[in-house]
Amino acid sequence: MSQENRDAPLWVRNATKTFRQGERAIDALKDVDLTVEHGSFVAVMGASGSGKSTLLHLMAGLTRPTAGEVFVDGQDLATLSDRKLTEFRREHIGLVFQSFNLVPALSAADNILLPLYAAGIKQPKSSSLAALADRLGIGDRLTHRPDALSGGQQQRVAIARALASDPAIVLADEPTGSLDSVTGQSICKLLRELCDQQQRTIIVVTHEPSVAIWSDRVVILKDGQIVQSLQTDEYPDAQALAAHYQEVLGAGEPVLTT
Ligand SMILES: Nc1ncnc2c1ncn2[C@@H]1O[C@H](COP(=O)(O)OP(=O)(O)OP(=O)(O)O)[C@@H](O)[C@H]1O
Repeated sequence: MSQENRDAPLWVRNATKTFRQGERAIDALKDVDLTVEHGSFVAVMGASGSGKSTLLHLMAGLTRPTAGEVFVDGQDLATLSDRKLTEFRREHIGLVFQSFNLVPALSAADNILLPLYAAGIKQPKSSSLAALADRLGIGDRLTHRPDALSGGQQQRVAIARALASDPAIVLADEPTGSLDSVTGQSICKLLRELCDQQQRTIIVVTHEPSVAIWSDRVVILKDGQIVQSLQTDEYPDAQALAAHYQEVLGAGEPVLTT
């Protein structure tokens, strides 16, 4: 495998993750290969239990593979101690979750700045916070606590928090899963803009074709394996993508290297 590939923002090779539950072994991922190029937007789709979150967690260094390699921004995650891995994640990866994961007692501004405080940066530039919040459409919501914000606003705060350390890579697990479809689409548009205008590399786990259609490429997981990688520009709309997705889920497709 060439060094060039390993230097991609995300490079996963032969990744297997097996969970043990008593006597039982569950192969959440089996021999997964995935390369994500700089500044691209990839959606990971698949039925419930197909391994989407496990793959995202591997790429985020939140869990380690049972076998295989994960390189992020050219760094082999296996060589990092847990402490170094946390530091590395803080600098390189922004994480966004379905349930926002905001701290209820803190204002939006403090929620956004939390990763910087955790990294020991005591006095982040207020001008950069204001610019980031304005960019995400929450400039006038910074003093509000999460319970005074709509779901869409809370997710924007969570995305701002993910971007606070200016990471090159944003990993989002079902970022629209708790939102109505109109709000969800506005979050997708925002992620698309972060990719197009700021060249961030974005990975979104979703089971919704209406979310995946915003990406450049969709990889479909089935039983822990990538069974399809497709370019979204080959599909006129989310409905066409949904029809193809259903076909793939229903059929036994060959395993691909992506
Ligand atoms: N910590 C764990 N311990 C045991 N099994 C696990 C663990 N985490 C995930 N699994 C199992 O691994 C498989 C893949 O789970 P994963 O959460 O990655 O799927 P998913 O595609 O994200 O599903 P969903 O769409 O429902 O969130 C499932 O069978 C799940 O039960």
